[in-house]
Amino acid sequence: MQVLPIPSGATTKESPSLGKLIVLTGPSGVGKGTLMRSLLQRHPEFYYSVSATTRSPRPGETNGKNYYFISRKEFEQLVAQGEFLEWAEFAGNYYGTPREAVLNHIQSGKLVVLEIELEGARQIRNSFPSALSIFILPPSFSELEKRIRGRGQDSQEAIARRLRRAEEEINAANEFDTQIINDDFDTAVNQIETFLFKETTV
Ligand SMILES: Nc1ncnc2c1ncn2[C@@H]1O[C@H](COP(=O)(O)OP(=O)(O)OP(=O)(O)O)[C@@H](O)[C@H]1O
Ligand SMILES: Nc1nc2c(ncn2[C@@H]2O[C@H](COP(=O)(O)O)[C@@H](O)[C@H]2O)c(=O)[nH]1
Repeated sequence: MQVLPIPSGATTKESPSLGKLIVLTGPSGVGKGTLMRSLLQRHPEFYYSVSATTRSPRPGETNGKNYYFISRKEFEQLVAQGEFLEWAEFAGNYYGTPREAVLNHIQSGKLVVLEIELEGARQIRNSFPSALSIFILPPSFSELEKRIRGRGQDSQEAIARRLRRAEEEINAANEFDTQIINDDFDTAVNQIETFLFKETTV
């Protein structure tokens, strides 16, 4: 994975005083987005950070809801302006978390949730030591492959790239505060919720 130089502002330690930053990470296809949607249904008071990406929209995805879909040139300009809290290149596309909206919501006392890949999660761990991080694991690698293929929204080439990257990501699971296996879906949602309630006052 290629990572462009991070502007100095992005590496500055940030210290949220009121709200809390939560990072959900794990390999592509493990079910992070599906878990996140379920969590947000149970907790509409949480703020979900909509990322920017240079990936093309999948059928049904909406600009501003699923992602801000922008060009590589626009993305690189935003990087240069220090507009991202973290960002990375994943499977041939850029992804980044808009800094200002996240900081504003933390300042206003919200529990802010990011759903991001490994490199970005590592950047947040460095810049936001107080963030809570959850690594979602698949029950097995073959089940992960089944889920990515079953989603039916990526090209064969994109699926192969994501699976190659998944092994490296899974090996990093212990870097994060907790690891949850997304086997039975409801059990996994409950485990995320239990972790959050234990670690926060929300
Ligand atoms: N516990 C589960 N059991 C079986 N299938 C699941 C489970 N959780 C999610 N899935 C399915 O796995 C597929 C991938 O889920 P999802 O898109 O949420 O993954 P993701 O981790 O967000 O992927 P990406 O990081 O690429 O966005 C979806 O079809 C989803 O319905
Ligand atoms: N580092 C970041 N990773 C992000 C961000 N938004 C999403 N992601 C992760 O990218 C992969 C691929 O997503 P997909 O929607 O193309 O399947 C996945 O792991 C997402 O969690 C972000 O802002 N920063």
